[in-house]
Amino acid sequence: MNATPPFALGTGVTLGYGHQVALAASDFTIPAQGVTAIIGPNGSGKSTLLNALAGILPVMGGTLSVLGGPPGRRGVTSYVMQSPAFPTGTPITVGEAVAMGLYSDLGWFRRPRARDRARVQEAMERLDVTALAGRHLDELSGGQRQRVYVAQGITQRHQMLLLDEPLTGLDLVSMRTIDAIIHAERERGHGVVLTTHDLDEARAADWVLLTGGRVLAAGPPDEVLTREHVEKAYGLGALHPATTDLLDDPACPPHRPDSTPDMAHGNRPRGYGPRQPPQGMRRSPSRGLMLPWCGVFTLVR
Ligand SMILES: Nc1ncnc2c1ncn2[C@@H]1O[C@H](COP(=O)(O)OP(=O)(O)OP(=O)(O)O)[C@@H](O)[C@H]1O
Repeated sequence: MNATPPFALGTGVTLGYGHQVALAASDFTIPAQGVTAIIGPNGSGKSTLLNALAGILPVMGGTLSVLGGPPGRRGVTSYVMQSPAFPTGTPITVGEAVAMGLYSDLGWFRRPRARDRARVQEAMERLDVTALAGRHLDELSGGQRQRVYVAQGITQRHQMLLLDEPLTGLDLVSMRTIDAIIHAERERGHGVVLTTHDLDEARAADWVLLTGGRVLAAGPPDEVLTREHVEKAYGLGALHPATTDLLDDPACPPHRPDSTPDMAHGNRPRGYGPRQPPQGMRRSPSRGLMLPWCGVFTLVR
């Protein structure tokens, strides 16, 4: 058997802030390839888990290994955090923000070379923000900023892209643009771990973690997103009848072809590619420097 090591292996992982537990003792695996969706109610520990995977939040208990070592090692993860608010008067342009993704490689004082600048340029083109390069971040809409942050995320060297609610609040075009990046990362054999509130988005992933104060279930979407599990996470009767129909309907396969238009979800592509169990999975620290003025609260190592 091809035993590709997982991206993350958690045993009794407990996470929190101060003495307050946010994610109680949890066991889970996250594959190194494909798209993993973390879904759960507000305050259920999704972002907290991403923080720990990125190595910016130490575990309170249990063990969490990332690619066989401690979380937070340089070049392993690139983390695009949620940015609930943005400070005005931020003196940074789009081009500068994206180029900050190079700092993990270059450090603060080495000047970017031609190939580094090409990397930044390519990321800006892929996220369609080239025309915004000279604009200040605080002049952008929320969706434009989100594209800039993802451009910065893919500029930073990584094996796993961590995205906190990457599609929340985006229009169709921005959604498709970021969806395409997620597809492309997957095709390149990189992994993506994203958090979401969208059940369909979770169903389209290769692997799902369902949170509810701890990791309630982890595995392929059709094993995790069962009525029983979802009601456990969200509470009995919390589901809209249409949603429970979706969970129960065998004629509604988890994966739909990428090109299938979905009017109910703004025509954005569904499914991240052919569904296969991630390699090596069976069914069944250095801390970074946070740059809060960049809005993404970019983690530069
Ligand atoms: N910096 C912090 N300090 C103290 N408590 C925190 C902090 N960040 C999160 N928490 C708490 O940890 C718990 C889990 O929060 P977390 O942000 O991980 O939830 P979430 O599932 O990502 O929620 P949402 O869907 O609303 O983004 C919550 O009770 C929250 O109040």
